[in-house]
Amino acid sequence: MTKTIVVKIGTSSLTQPETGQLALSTIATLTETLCHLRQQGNRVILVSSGAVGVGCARLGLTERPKAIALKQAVAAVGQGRLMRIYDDLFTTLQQPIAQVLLTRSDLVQRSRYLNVYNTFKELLGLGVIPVVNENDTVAVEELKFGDNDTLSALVASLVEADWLFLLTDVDRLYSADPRSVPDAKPIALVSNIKELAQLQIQTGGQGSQWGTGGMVTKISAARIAIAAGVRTVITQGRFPRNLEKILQGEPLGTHFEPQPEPTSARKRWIAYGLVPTGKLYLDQGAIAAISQAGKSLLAAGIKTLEGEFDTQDAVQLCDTNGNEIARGLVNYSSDELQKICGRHSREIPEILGYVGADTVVHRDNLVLT
Ligand SMILES: Nc1ncnc2c1ncn2[C@@H]1O[C@H](COP(=O)(O)OP(=O)(O)O)[C@@H](O)[C@H]1O
Ligand SMILES: N[C@@H](CCC(=O)OP(=O)(O)O)C(=O)O
Repeated sequence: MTKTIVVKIGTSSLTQPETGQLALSTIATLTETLCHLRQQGNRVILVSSGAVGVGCARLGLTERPKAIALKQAVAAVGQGRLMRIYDDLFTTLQQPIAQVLLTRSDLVQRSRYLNVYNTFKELLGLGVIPVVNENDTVAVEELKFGDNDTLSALVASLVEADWLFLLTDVDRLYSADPRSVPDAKPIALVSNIKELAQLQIQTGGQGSQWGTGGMVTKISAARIAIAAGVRTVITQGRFPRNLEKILQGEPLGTHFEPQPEPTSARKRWIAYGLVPTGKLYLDQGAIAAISQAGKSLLAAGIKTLEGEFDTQDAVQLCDTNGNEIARGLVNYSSDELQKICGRHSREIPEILGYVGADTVVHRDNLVLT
């Protein structure tokens, strides 16, 4: 049966660790594998990192730049080269590809989000393999995906993919970083989000020399994807043919089972497409009401708040320690909320001088994270 498959490959798999030069055989095998999946009728999207890494190799830089302007300039050099290599390889196999460069702001605005969705739909309908990366050259710090793990999960969620493969330089997820903890235990299956919390996985630092996120961003990417009903697999990028083996049922890598009832597309956009601009700290009663009883958030349950936001902006709903429980669209601005937090709904008209909404975040606009 035809599947929609999103494959993300990290810099650590695309380049040779010693030199930073391209790992050509890996890229060629990946190309062959993706073409094969396409020939079987699947819809395929490739999310490829490497712009900064390839740009560095081209310019003879021996480490990933830290200064933003330099990184953006280097990415502009690398992205072109990367696409040229992909286009040469895919064209050799008669497979058309497309470059799709996204920034976070493309997903924040609902109309642009839907536009991106329509473009992917058309490309997949045409049998094209979109090659996606963050538009590093123009992305600004406040509106960045920051890592392609998150970007690939958002893309998989957007197109409602069946599979998301996160290809990296380890064969699977371990209980701790196997580089520093040699007896770390391999994890073959994560059946649900609760189990993920129980496993208490240690993710150490920021990943390998050229990678950005390390394992922590892969785990949060898996969370986003499984909430959208996408089966997610972390596996080794050096053996791209394993993708086909995994699709045939071989137990390679770490599998994250998709949530049986995926969150609706609109709620996924609220939770992961939008960038929250404030934080509401809730009391225990409010936390129980929204997380167990599926109720809306009322002003009475808000202890304090942080940030400046307008009506209909996205905010994080947190416990008093700042742990996020949910996200939602607010019916009041931060100025209004400062005046009414902790107060009963019937007091609101008198405090504000006008009749506002009964709820601060209506349950239709609230999603547990
Ligand atoms: N619990 C863990 N299990 C497996 N790998 C881990 C874990 N914690 C940290 N890592 C590290 O994450 C690295 C992969 O992340 P990263 O370098 O960002 O890769 P990529 O470029 O593929 O995105 C691995 O090389 C590994 O050392
Ligand atoms: N957009 C950046 C990659 C960001 C990123 O997530 O890198 P990686 O951890 O190697 O997947 C680039 O193309 O260099």
